Amino acid sequence: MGEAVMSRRAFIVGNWKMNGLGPAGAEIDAISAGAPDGPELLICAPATLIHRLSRRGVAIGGQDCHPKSSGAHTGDISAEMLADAGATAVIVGHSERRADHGETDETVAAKAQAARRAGLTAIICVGETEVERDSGAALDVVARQLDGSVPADASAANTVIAYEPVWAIGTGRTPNAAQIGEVHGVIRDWLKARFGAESDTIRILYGGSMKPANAAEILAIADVDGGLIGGASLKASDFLGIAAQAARLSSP
Ligand SMILES: O=C[C@H](O)COP(=O)(O)O
Repeated sequence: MGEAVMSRRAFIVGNWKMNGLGPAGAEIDAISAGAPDGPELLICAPATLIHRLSRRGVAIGGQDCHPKSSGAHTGDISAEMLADAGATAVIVGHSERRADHGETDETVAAKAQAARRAGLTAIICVGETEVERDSGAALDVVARQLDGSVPADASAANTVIAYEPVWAIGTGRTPNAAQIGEVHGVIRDWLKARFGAESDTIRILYGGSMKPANAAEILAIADVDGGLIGGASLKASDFLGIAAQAARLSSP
């Protein structure tokens, strides 16, 4: 791959999913100690850890929020609660939420609106399944998800898009550079049409089996502005290995 310089500040986001108990604080401390200059780092931790992990030198985010700010919704957590606990961002519409909890694009858009209301950055996830990829529908699926999941009143300032092909999540498989570049290009064009010149500031993350070994190649692709990292975010050394690649590509 060429040594392209990333044009927006790289955003390297860990998604711990349903992993992490008290001792995970040591990983946050290690990330804080080893964070390279340049990229913005964020760890989206389980809700139970957000308060404990915030204010330790690494920004902490949530993994989901309810569209409403409060009310009779047993077991749910609002965007305001995440912010109150110390979160600065929240993932919405992750494919695991869409699949496990039947979340529709409309639900995802309502959650992204809630994030904005609470002053959080919304990391809105889109991505095709393997069947959709194999049938040639990937670009249409992603465009349709963007149409439905990015709220009409979204602001560029609180919006991040994550492209995560479902078939690449936790599988060790990744799309090739041309495939990633094609989808990110479509997302960039969609953002331009929706947000105009402001869209230049919106970061588009790639997620799905990103690791220190493949991060440099993926992060060098045009319109890849960072990563949404699952498994490799659980160990500080792996997460920092990816952040180091982003820092290298960010330096002119
Ligand atoms: O949110 C993160 C993604 O689902 C990627 O997970 P992974 O890096 O374990 O494939």
